[in-house]
Amino acid sequence: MAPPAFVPALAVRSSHPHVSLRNSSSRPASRAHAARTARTAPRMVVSPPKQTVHQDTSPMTLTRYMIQSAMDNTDLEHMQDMQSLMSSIQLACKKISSLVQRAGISNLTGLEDGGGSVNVQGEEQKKLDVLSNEVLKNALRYSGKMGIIASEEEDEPVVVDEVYSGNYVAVFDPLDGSSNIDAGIATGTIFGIFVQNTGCLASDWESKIDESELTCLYNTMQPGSNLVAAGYCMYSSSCMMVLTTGHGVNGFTLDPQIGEFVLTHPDMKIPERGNIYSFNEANEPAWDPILQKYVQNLKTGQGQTNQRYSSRYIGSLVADVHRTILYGGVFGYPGDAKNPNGKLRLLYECAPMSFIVEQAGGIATTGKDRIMDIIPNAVHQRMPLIIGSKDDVQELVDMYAAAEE
Ligand SMILES: O=P(O)(O)OC[C@H]1O[C@](O)(COP(=O)(O)O)[C@@H](O)[C@@H]1O
Repeated sequence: MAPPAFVPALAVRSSHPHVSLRNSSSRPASRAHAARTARTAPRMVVSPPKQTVHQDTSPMTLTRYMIQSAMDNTDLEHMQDMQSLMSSIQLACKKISSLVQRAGISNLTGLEDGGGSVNVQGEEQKKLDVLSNEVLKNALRYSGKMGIIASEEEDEPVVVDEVYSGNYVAVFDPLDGSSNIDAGIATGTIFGIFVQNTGCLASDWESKIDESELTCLYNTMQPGSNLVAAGYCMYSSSCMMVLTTGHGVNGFTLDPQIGEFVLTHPDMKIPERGNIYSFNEANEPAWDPILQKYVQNLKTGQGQTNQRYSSRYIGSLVADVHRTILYGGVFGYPGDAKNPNGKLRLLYECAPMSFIVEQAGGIATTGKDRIMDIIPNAVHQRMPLIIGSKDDVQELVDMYAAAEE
């Protein structure tokens, strides 16, 4: 039955619960009326959407990806070993990710021993620096593939005990950007894998250290170009593992629902040119004039693109380079008058990140030399790093070269 034509409010008692009588002054009536309506009104039943949500029944997890890579590339040396190595490394990163996420809840923020614990580089160790180091060290030890492990948090390279020993060398920074950890800002784990060398070191070492130390050091001090795999795991709004075994770069996101890294960024390629520069500009006054000019050009649009660049700096190498790979541009931690070799460590920060960025089509340099060609002369040696989009980094390299002519 159609609602009656509009007649003065009070006279009508409509049988349609949704017809509201405006300006009705009979308050008690309307409250009782409302109650009745509610009791009789048909209940709002939200029916589930007809179409079923697509459930990916065979996600390309990192584990599956490594198995498939090993099966598809039997000719590729090391792929079998990389498969089991990556299962150990991803387990460690999942564990570190949960420790980082719960740091505030489980009293894991702050300094180890209240600031009393300092690593060989004189840096105060965070509780999570020490814990992440143990987690990754153990995961690598029990992979049965490692012969030697070198970490930012270990004074010297560590020889893995006989029982578990293998033929690979792992170099890593267990928790990069840990100065940001207490503020919940992005941090990461960086790792690189070498094969143990069979050759021998230059003679002058012999007099200084014993045989096992000699072998240990020799196997650790390898140029980035010897890396057989490298990757980083970023702990941020999402947890991402980015990896190369020398055949391109792939990104995997940790799916908390299944606790697995799932392939989300296949075949990552860094844009040839970006519009973001990322440096700690507080150090700018101590930079060399070429670099000062280069960054000034990017700021003012007087560079090769005549475009003004924007600035981003998180202060975590992993996060700043990850953004640079996705969006393009340039990240740098250069040497300066204060720290001629900058701050970042060649073996377990610069070299692995350079392998990844080169595999994604970018460039990694000191400004003058290719990072991947440099043979370390110490485990914790620092090296200036300029890394990012090919054209952006080449622009600076050309400026240095021109200044030398
Ligand atoms: O605070 P600064 O001098 O800009 O240095 C930031 C850089 O230092 C680092 O935090 C060094 O790494 P660690 O935290 O592993 O020591 C990088 O992640 C980052 O790029």
